[in-house]
Amino acid sequence: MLAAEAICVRGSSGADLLRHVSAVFRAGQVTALIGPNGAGKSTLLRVLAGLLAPTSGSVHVQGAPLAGMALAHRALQIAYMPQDVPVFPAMPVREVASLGRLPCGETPSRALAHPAVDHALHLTGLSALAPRDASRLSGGERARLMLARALSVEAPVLLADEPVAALDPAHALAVMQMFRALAAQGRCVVVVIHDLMLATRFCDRLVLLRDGALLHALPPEQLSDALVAETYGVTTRRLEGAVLPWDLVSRPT
Ligand SMILES: Nc1ncnc2c1ncn2[C@@H]1O[C@H](COP(=O)(O)OP(=O)(O)OP(=O)(O)O)[C@@H](O)[C@H]1O
Repeated sequence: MLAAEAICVRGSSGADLLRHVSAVFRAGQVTALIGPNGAGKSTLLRVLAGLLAPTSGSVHVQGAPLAGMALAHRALQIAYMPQDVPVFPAMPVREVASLGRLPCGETPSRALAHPAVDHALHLTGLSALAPRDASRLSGGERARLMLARALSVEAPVLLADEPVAALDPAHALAVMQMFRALAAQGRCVVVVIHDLMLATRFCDRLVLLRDGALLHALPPEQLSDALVAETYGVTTRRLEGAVLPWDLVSRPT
């Protein structure tokens, strides 16, 4: 569905933000991009979304090169939820969610009337808030609205940057279950996520980045303590009956 080939990105400072990253993201799967802060996860997601042109390398979506693809066509293929969630202007929640459809070439009134917007609000648990003023939402509600905005496109590829970071446990679980359901429908879902419990429980594949390089791409059951140590520089202890199966027992030096 989505393929990154030898992606290199050089930042404005001249530093290499991504170094020859190649990865394939399949339809019907939820893939987690994991790795330490500053590893390059958001940078890679922006490259996959076509929002950042790589210094070298290429991205293909359903076999077609992303570079040079018309915006409306790209927007129909790939939905993107950014990491930064803004404070919205004073407008109804439903209208904000409908904005996701505008890059596809729809007029605002057609986008607002589209049933996909209601479905996206339903999927993110926001139906009851649809008429509310988006500028008054809580942080977690704003994050779910950003996700609803991306979902309103109903694109075959969904890229979400830390979609559950601001969510309470119930909403985080609901969102991860929703991603699984989208994958079961044949969508390709790629999420940046720091919660290894959720990543290993709900994702089909983990793509580990560190220092701008791809360390490993593997199924979640292969995420060993040694790999966690290699990736994050922490040791893990698995606790029987604990709320979280991961316990940080030492901090990176
Ligand atoms: N335009 C830029 N010029 C220079 N450096 C940049 C630029 N954009 C990002 N960076 C740096 O590139 C690195 C990777 O950033 P990125 O946002 O991709 O990390 P991340 O893995 O998503 O991190 P986090 O888990 O903290 O969100 C960081 O060190 C960041 O400071």
